[in-house]
Amino acid sequence: MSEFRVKSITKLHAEFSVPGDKSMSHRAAILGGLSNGTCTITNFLPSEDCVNTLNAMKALGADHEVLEELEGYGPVKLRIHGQSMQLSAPEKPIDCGNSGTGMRLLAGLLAGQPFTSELFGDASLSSRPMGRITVPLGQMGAHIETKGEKPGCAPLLIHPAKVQPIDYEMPVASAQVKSAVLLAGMFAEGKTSVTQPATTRDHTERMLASFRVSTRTENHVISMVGGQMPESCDFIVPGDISSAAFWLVAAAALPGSRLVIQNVGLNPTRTAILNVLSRMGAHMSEIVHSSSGEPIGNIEIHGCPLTGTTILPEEVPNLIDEIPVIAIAAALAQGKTEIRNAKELRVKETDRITTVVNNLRAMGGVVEELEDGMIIEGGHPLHGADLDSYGDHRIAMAFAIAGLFASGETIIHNTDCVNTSYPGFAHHLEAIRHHRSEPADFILPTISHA
Ligand SMILES: O=C(O)C1=C[C@@H](OP(=O)(O)O)[C@@H](O)[C@H](O)C1
Ligand SMILES: C=C(OP(=O)(O)O)C(=O)O
Repeated sequence: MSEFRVKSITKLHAEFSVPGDKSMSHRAAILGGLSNGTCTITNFLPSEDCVNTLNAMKALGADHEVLEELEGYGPVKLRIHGQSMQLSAPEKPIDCGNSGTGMRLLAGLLAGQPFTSELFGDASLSSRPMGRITVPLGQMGAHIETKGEKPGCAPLLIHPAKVQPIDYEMPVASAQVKSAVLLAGMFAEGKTSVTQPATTRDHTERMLASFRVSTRTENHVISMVGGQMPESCDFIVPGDISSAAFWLVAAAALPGSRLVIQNVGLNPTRTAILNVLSRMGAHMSEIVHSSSGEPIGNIEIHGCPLTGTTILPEEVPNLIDEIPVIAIAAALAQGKTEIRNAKELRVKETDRITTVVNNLRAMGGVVEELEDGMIIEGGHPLHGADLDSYGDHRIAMAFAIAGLFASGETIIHNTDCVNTSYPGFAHHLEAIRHHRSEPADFILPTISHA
């Protein structure tokens, strides 16, 4: 099992891009496979999570050809053969690995199929709540059994069913739940609508539009008429801002640094971290250079002394995956940072409130654990420590960033999990570390997909 060994850096001058967006790669595989023709997906994220979804679509009849591959990981460019909404029964249970997004979106897709299917995942995924999708999908007429040892958890056994449209008011602000209901709604006759308690990432709606499936968003209600055939199209996946977040925090917290992240997704439902880092004192500019479908651009950030901030309730869904690394920025800032309304963190790959608090305290950070978040008293010097990722990719990467600012050596054990979202992270981390004392700018090797 691999580990990261990290020491502090004094300089960060870099320009690079991060791998493709995870949320969009899942959706491109699913909608491409449902479409009425062939779709080329460029800059697909070759992570375990997304490769599992791609293989799931293959098991349902939508095969693909790999056009370019990141060796040892998976495809970065592929051609998927859409099945015009006519999927076939999988021969065996489908492995969703570690991915909540994969399992919940596929459950929505499979809810209204005329065949039986089963979705399973690893130990972490098998302990995450699935009632949030089985309840609305059940109201649509789906028959889904949760067969896990823990009630309401995977494996999911999905029986053949015909689904009806629904007007669903989501109790949690979750893009996965919204997307599961919309994907099921594609197979229902009539109008399905989902009301969200707060704005969540809108990649499903945007990607449906790229495939010429019209949806309507009014305030917090997203509606769609079922039965529309997705028209095949090609899709270029921008870099993942949730992966960029690790380097943005490293640069923000290091006065004198300059970092440019190129070709990253700048969808406003994902960029709350930029607002937070600006409020904390980082100097930043974004240039959007393409905005068809999904805005893509460059972020330039300059490090400055940071001060604590309060994360606003409406920001939480738009930076939920970035909170572990925002907690590191908070520990490095002067003053207090309050993170509340983030109870959802407790049902991610780990309970991310507890895992962040434990690891931060082990490094000398001062943090109070709340039921729905944490209060971090920044400015206490961090020291190296022996840490566990608990098998959670975001925890492994967030604490690698903390190690760049700690005295002594920080060892993070159990880091293979980073491959669920950021293949090549270790390579980027090494490049940052080895150039730490070089005066000139350098080009961080990108994970080239060209
Ligand atoms: O829809 C998506 O692609 C995602 C939605 C979020 O989860 P929730 O929908 O549970 O908030 C996020 O944490 C996850 O990494 C990806
Ligand atoms: C929570 C995450 O993903 P998922 O829900 O897809 O497992 C994540 O990537 O941080």
